[in-house]
Amino acid sequence: MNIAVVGTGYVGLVGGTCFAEMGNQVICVDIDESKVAKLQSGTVTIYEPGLEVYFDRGIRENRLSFTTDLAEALEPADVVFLALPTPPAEDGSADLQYVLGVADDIGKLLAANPDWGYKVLVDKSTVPVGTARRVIEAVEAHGLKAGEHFDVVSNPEFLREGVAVEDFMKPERVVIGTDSERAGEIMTRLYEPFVRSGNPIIVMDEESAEMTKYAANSLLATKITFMNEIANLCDLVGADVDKVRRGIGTDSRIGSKFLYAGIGFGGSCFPKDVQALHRTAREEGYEFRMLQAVLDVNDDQKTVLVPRITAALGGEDLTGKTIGIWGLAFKPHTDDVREAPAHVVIRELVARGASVQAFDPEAVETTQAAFEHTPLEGPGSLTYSESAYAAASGADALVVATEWPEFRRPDLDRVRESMKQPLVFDGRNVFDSKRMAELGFTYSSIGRPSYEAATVERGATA
Ligand SMILES: NC(=O)C1=CN([C@@H]2O[C@H](COP(=O)(O)OP(=O)(O)OC[C@H]3O[C@@H](n4cnc5c(N)ncnc54)[C@H](O)[C@@H]3O)[C@@H](O)[C@H]2O)C=CC1
Ligand SMILES: O=C(O)[C@H]1O[C@H](OP(=O)(O)OP(=O)(O)OC[C@H]2O[C@@H](n3ccc(=O)[nH]c3=O)[C@H](O)[C@@H]2O)[C@H](O)[C@@H](O)[C@@H]1O
Repeated sequence: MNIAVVGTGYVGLVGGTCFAEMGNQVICVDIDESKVAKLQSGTVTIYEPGLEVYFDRGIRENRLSFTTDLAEALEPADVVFLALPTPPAEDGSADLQYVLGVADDIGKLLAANPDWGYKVLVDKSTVPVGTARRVIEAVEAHGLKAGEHFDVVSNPEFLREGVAVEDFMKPERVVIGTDSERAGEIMTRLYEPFVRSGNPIIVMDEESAEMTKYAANSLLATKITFMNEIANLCDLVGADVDKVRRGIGTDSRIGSKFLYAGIGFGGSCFPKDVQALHRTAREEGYEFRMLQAVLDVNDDQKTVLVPRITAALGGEDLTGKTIGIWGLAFKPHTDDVREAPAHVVIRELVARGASVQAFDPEAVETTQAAFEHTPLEGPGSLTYSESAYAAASGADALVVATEWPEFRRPDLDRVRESMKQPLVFDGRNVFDSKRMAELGFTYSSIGRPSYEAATVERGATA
């Protein structure tokens, strides 16, 4: 099938590359000229495990190409994916300017070129209920007719960053929102090879498909937030959230996934999508109270370690204190730092005068760009370390903010010996509490008992 993908970010680039891997002919379009130049020269512009192999193959075998020219991609396409940003507007609603702007451009091009034939236009971006209708209107404004010249399908994407290729190639389900039989059939044909293991393609109306995406992300964000509140309570009553997680996760009605407490969820989607759904409800005169609570709790959760750090280091003023940070990305296996809890922690520490030294295996460049865009404020400073060990070296305290695998089994004796004080604040519960105390650390995590470093002398080998 001939496919156009408009927008080559995380979703567009992964989706376009995977469609090409499945034998389709794919042209990806982006307005960012430097991004397109890089992609054309064979450089993958995001860090996403497994993407490069398919990307290289797609280019080598001429199934995957990139352009800044929408017309070039649109002309041969049977299906046109809109994988455009839908960032939060000031009031929290999803900003549809990119999606509707491109819909308008497509309408213009299709009206001027009637010989290009019927196209299926697909909303791949996460968009509020009613957007498919607005896309239809934007295209029809150019004298075209839905059902005849084009159809619009809502096809929300459920991939997770870090495992995006795997998620795209083997989705647990594909949701196709359309009332058009013709468009539904084309979409089903396109996705059949991706669900050969028997996972369902669920066809429904556009509005339900749009709502499905927000409901999924909001429920997952709620699940995490619920566990974070349980963890906060565990801290107060002396219970261990890891044990509670295992205790409840074995109940198939609850499920064992997404029950990991930590310093809050981040990323480009959960925060904005929960906010947007809350906004949609409000526009309908309905106050979705649970969603507001999820947002509020999550905001607080990101800084839950800060008072513990200041208490351990002698007060609010952290001038002269060095703090190591392990992890900058909002989750492991990505360079994405949008809404990353690590960034919030760093802002708080720098505001209090700390010298922060941070390490992340993939997210230093994206962090530098984020702090260039919105600079850190305060008397402290941020420097980047070459390795996890370097970030811990000379530190008065170490904060684990992202659970990259390499942080799970480091040489902890080496870490302790290099630190000024053996203080570890683990925002992702990667270490065993008792073991850390045995190794000579004073260790604090989320919802699990804390132990003073008592049993091992500093500098001794455990
Ligand atoms: N990042 C993720 O893991 C997921 C994102 N989504 C949704 O997918 C949508 C896209 O998200 P991301 O890929 O993360 O965004 P992104 O910001 O990484 O990429 C968007 C791309 O669109 C390009 N663009 C903007 N205006 C354009 C125009 N007029 N013509 C052509 N290209 C244009 C930008 O230059 C950028 O490369 C959002 O609605 C998001 O909520 C859904 C599931 C997963
Ligand atoms: O709409 C989207 O963009 C995507 O949002 C999430 O994917 P993603 O944001 O890439 O990452 P997740 O693995 O869901 O993690 C999100 C955040 O929740 C946190 N999290 C996750 C799981 C958990 O148990 N605890 C927890 O704190 C992670 O650290 C991270 O900060 C969803 O999982 C995807 O299905 C969806 O497509």
